[in-house]
Amino acid sequence: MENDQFMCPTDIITGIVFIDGELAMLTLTADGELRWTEYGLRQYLSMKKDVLGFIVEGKQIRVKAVVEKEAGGICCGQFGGDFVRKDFVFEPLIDQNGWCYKLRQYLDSLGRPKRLLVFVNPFGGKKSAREIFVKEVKPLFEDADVQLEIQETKYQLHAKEFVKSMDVSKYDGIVCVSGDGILVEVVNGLLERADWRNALKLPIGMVPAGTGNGMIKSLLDTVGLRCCANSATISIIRGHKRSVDVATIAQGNTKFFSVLMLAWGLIADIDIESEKFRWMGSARIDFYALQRIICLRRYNGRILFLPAPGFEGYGQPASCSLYQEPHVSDKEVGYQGPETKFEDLEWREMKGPFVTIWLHNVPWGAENTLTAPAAKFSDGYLDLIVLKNCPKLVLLSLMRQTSSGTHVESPYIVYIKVKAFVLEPGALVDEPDKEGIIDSDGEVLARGKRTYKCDQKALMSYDKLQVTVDQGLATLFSPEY
Ligand SMILES: Nc1ncnc2c1ncn2[C@@H]1O[C@H](COP(=O)(O)OP(=O)(O)OP(=O)(O)O)[C@@H](O)[C@H]1O
Repeated sequence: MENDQFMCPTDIITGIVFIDGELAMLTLTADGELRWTEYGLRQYLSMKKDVLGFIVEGKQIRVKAVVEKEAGGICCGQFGGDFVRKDFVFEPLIDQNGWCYKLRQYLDSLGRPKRLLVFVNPFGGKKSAREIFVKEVKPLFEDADVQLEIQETKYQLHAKEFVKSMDVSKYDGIVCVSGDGILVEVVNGLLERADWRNALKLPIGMVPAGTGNGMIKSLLDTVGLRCCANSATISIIRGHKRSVDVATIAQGNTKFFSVLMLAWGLIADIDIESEKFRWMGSARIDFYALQRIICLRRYNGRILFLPAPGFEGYGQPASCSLYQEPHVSDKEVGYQGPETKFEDLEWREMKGPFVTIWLHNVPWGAENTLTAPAAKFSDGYLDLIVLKNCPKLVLLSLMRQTSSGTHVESPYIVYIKVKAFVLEPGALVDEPDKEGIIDSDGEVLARGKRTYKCDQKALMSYDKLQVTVDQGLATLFSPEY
């Protein structure tokens, strides 16, 4: 090769090229850097971090890249983000094919996804998922030469139905341009498949386009990125993954698989009942929270938990029997929950009245709510937050503190990690014929007597339910951490 005299033995390819009409030496190094000198300045692009893909335009090669914005830049609402697209164009004097081959070979070696199933929920959040997809997400995937199969969700549970029967071998991953609701449908759909073990290896990526974007906020915030479509899509393209715990919420044989949270009491009431004020936009949550705090409800009931190491001193000793583990046989279709042998362990209990109970898998419950600052994606534990009673003014300030996560430092709050959890929900202290709502991952799991929309059927009844965790069961596309 005629450029051998310039090549370091470890370089992948090097050659003289035109850049902006000027001759320059360009090198793809073994550690994945495209290096050149332009106007006397050394320049480089990292194949792993910056380069999405490339295309051939006549004699030129256009490298599609993104570069990180200066820290402290402005993020313009849902558009904008941590990265800006930047093309780098060069024209090899010879051996264009050699350059294409080596660039392709390097990109292929990174194990990035090439075929993705994309759910777009036009209904979630501010109903802008379609626009976010077209303006922000699709162009980046095109730059990275990722093949997309796009499915707009047409009705509730559409995404769940789709993944239950799809051919998993057709995709390298699933992307949800939505809120957390579609993610939860996808996880539940995959777990209900007979081949769930294999199906669950498919990484799931999130692009924030809903009201609650807690999972993608948790993933991006952990590495200091903003929660926006741009950063989320680039994380998916780069193809890094991380596992996440999956909680099985069971009531008899009825199961729901949760990746985010379970709430009962004040938080569930605010989440679900504030729907009455949807016309107010996002202000509905603050408005209804104020209303609920002024007329504070306290619930009777009991919780039992198996504390994580270091949290054994909370609550009182108790004995607990979990639902019988289903006998795993060939006839069982789908995942049946973790195999647990918890009965003989040292359960603890707390008795009501309670203001609220929150059980969290990841730190952020929504983009502005750092519910469980110590939560880890795949530690095999859930973070339990218990509020039994507190003066209303303090409660108001605690609600405000959820945006920074400092509420968990309050003496009124018990914040611990648990391995398993049982909820025995009761009626309101002041109205014994009125019960509450249990909410998981934004969906109503159970509605008690005389609750909002109590005539609508829910998956479970307002009765004892148990929660167990399977460590790192699902896989998510994630920024590198
Ligand atoms: N075309 C549709 N019409 C009505 N509901 C839909 C449609 N597609 C999906 N859904 C439902 O929309 C719900 C919300 O989905 P998504 O995850 O996008 O947003 P979210 O942030 O969880 O909730 P929100 O609706 O408050 O924005 C899910 O329960 C899903 O089943």
